[in-house]
Amino acid sequence: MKLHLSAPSQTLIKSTVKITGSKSESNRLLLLQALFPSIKIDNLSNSDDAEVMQKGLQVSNGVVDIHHAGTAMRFLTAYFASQENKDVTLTGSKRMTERPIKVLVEALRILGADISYLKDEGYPPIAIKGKKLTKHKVSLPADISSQYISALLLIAPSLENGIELELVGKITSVPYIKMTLGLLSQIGVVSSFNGNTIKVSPKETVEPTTQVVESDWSSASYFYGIAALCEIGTEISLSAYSKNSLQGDSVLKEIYKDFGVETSFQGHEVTLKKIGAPNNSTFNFDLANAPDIAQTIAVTCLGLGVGCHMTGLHTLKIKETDRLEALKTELTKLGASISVTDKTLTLEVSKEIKKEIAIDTYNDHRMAMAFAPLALKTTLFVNDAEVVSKSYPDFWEDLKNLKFKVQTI
Ligand SMILES: O=C(O)C1=C[C@@H](OP(=O)(O)O)[C@@H](O)[C@H](O)C1
Ligand SMILES: C=C(OP(=O)(O)O)C(=O)O
Repeated sequence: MKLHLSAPSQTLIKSTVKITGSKSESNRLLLLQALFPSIKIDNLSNSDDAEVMQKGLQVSNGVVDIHHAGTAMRFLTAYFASQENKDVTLTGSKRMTERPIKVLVEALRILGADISYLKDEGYPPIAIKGKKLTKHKVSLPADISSQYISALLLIAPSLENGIELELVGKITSVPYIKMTLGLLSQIGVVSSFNGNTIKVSPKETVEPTTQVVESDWSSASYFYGIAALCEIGTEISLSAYSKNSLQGDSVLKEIYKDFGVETSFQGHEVTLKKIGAPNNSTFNFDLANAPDIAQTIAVTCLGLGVGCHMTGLHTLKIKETDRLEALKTELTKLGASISVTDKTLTLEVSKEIKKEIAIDTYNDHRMAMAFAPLALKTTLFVNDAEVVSKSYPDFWEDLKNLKFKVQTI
């Protein structure tokens, strides 16, 4: 599906959007629910990634295809490895077979798992014969993806001695690890995270509880992008959010202040208000703690005509696509001057944005959604726009409700 996007006739927007539950929280809670059926989940994400996770958890034998879902791939690897009597092949999209899983497989093998590679060493597809995991101490690199660590932490309460992880190297995407520990705590599991050591205690049962998933802050980023590019006075309210989020991407509240967007809370509604111009002409951001909002911020900067230098982007090359290369290619098409390394991105100040450019999305939901706010500054096409369903299936409908012109070509 190819879309043509243009701005609403009024670029002073007053609107409210209800956003689906966080996919990160949802996929963690789904796994915990499979281990502890007394857990009920409210405001579950309606994303493809949560759907494949739910389906995957129901399989005992045969092939599980998790498509593009990184969390489902990593979390289910740990889950199946620890479930006696389950025997599955875990696979995904072509891109998923290029996303590394060796660190997690090796850690699980040390705990006693039986996992083998069916194609390339270190990558899906993998065959998993579930076993009782008897060991509990493992040391693993922490600088490639936090999802390996979260996967181990999620199964930890079901292991007879819990888990003790020693994290080696600079820990990346730390808020996602803290989110995992936060959810474990909410269901009564005891853990500690001191320096580079994480310990989780075993737990046999969990008291009946309903866990409410906060809406997705990464999805909220696109509305921050829109608010930043709209007229002063624009107000977009999003629900359902809380001030004390487990999601690291809630750092958007601070980042977008610099772009003239103020955030306030009324109960579970968060309101983004455009109150002024950016407070600088170039910006520096370290996004090692919030890698998923890098694309949104880069596009916002182009739209505002400001420059930025982003660091901490070393995980972007192994996500749904190589996001650094994808950003470079697409922003260049729009007339930007941009350079990237393996872990940084620099966008120069540029005042003109080309019109009617077709943005390629590389099977990456965030490429489609990050560029959409730019319709406030130019007209553009988005190729393969259906990719948004990985995290936010209603995205284009919600954009139409803000009166953007979204036309299928
Ligand atoms: O644990 C999670 O839910 C996630 C962790 C992050 O991955 P990395 O730790 O690989 O950066 C993030 O990019 C991804 O979208 C979701
Ligand atoms: C990187 C992402 O997801 P995953 O790693 O779970 O595929 C994302 O949603 O931006």
